[in-house]
Amino acid sequence: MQEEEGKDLTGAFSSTDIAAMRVVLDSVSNGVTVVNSRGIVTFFNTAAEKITGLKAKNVIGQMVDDAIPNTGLIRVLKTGAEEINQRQNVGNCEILTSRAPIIKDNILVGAVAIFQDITEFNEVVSQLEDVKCLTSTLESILESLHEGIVVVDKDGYITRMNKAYGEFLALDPNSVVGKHVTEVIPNTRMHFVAQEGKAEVTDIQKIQNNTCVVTRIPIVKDGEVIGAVGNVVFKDIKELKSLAGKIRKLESELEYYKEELYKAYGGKYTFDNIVGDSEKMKWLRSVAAKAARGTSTVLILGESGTGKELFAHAVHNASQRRQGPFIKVNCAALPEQLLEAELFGYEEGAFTGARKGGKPGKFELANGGTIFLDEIGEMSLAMQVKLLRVLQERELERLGGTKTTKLDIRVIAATNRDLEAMIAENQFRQDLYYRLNIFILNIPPLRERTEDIPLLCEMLLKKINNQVEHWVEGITPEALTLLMQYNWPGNVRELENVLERTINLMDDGFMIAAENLPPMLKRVNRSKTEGEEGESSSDLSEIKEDAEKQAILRALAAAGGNKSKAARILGIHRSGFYQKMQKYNLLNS
Ligand SMILES: Nc1ncnc2c1ncn2[C@@H]1O[C@H](COP(=O)(O)OP(=O)(O)OP(=O)(O)O)[C@@H](O)[C@H]1O
Repeated sequence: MQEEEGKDLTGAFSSTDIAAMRVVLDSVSNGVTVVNSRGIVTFFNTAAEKITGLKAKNVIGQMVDDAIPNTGLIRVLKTGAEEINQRQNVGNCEILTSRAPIIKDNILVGAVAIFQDITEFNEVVSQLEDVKCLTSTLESILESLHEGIVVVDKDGYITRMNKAYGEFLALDPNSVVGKHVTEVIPNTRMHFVAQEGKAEVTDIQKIQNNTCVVTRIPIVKDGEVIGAVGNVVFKDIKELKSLAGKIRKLESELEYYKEELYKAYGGKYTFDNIVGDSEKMKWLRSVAAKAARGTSTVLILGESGTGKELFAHAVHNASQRRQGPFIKVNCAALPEQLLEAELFGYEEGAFTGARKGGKPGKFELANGGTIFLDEIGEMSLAMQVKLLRVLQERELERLGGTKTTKLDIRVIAATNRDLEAMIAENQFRQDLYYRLNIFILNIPPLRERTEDIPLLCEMLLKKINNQVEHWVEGITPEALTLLMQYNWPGNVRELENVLERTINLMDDGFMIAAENLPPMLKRVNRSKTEGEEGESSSDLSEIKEDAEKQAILRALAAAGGNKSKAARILGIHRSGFYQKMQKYNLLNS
């Protein structure tokens, strides 16, 4: 059958020729299908078998339409027209096929299809598309970089240079492609890197009088170095230096502001600054150090000038929050409304005169650190309620605000008032007192620890000598005795003021003698000596009180009746001064 059909096509050839042609057609990689004028398959080569998955023995002698799906050969027989490079799916593969009629003596005797599998080819085309896409993305990146980029092949020939590098070298980047890198970039090492495959990171290279920082990285493909890419990080090291300079300047500014902030808001004193060797002071320091370890509220009690603020600073500085802020609020210094705004802060428009943009309160400023509520006994009952709420809830809202701020603060409160007596008189809330009364530091007045006076005098003398222009050598034993006998209503602050005034009136190089001290100290002493000769101790306290009253009166006279000024002269706090005036019935005098 095959022979017979073959005759239709190949009548001009001998059977040997036909056999030879078959061998040839079987050895080509394109598939070949031949049909006779009736559409019966007469030839189906080996490649056609491979591409279609059909066997020649099953196909030959069959109607092509039945044997091979989607064939166009019947159409060619009908039209007699060629069909070139047609895409067609056969099974799982796509083929590219050309069909032609076979004409013999002007008679159509059959048709032939020659086809090839283009499935793999299609995959390659799509991969090529991906590569093209990636290449143009990389190209856009290279061109948009401010750094110079150069790429060389394995032998050091430039394959690519970006616009930035071209501008830097004053060259057209396209004109250098194909040149050896040594011809284009002075002092380059790109060709070595492309050869040796060792990266050179942040190397310094002199290019046209510019000292540049360059990085050279080998390009490796399948474990083999195929070139190198060079990157001029900064076109000129001067740029880098100026950037580094700017960073250094910013860093030092930051340090400065940090230090200033610490000075303004940090705790100034530590336990080392608290002078006193008396048993009472030693014990107090140890209790305070224990309080510092935790985060509990600390309540510091003691007369004015005993060192309450000093202890508050020391507790903060010995605590884990020492790096955080230390914010002091004097509760006696401000009227109620102002104190509220000061403590809790306010939002813009919270009240007439509220600052634009609002203002954080002291509680917010103290976040992460310590808030020191000095003179807490002077706080109004209404404010006490608000404070209690914040201490309980550990969060607050600014005045006129709606946002809640969580607080992470340690509270230290101090007062020279007798809070328990105030509670009894309904001037201080008991619940707030219980909130504050967790760690109590009760600082004794100086007159109850006179053994601290020599050490305090020594420390204060040094401090004052550094502040004033004089230099006083020390204190004579008689003067020290007088200082230890006085009852110090203004405590350490008063002692400091007395020494400062005394030193200011003395000449350089002398010791403070009894006669240099203010008369009130000597009067107490004289009275005491007289007392020792016959008077009872209750008389001594009367004498002390009298001396205190006299001192207040003298200070008021010196201050022209101005109580704040008089308090300053005596070295005691205004509120303490008021209490004393009340005690001696001087308020209405
Ligand atoms: N033990 C001490 N060692 C060294 N200095 C002290 C000591 N006690 C008090 N001072 C100094 O005395 C002055 C008053 O101390 P501080 O202000 O701490 O007292 P205070 O009890 O808080 O007074 P007030 O109740 O009037 O606010 C400060 O200059 C402080 O440095």
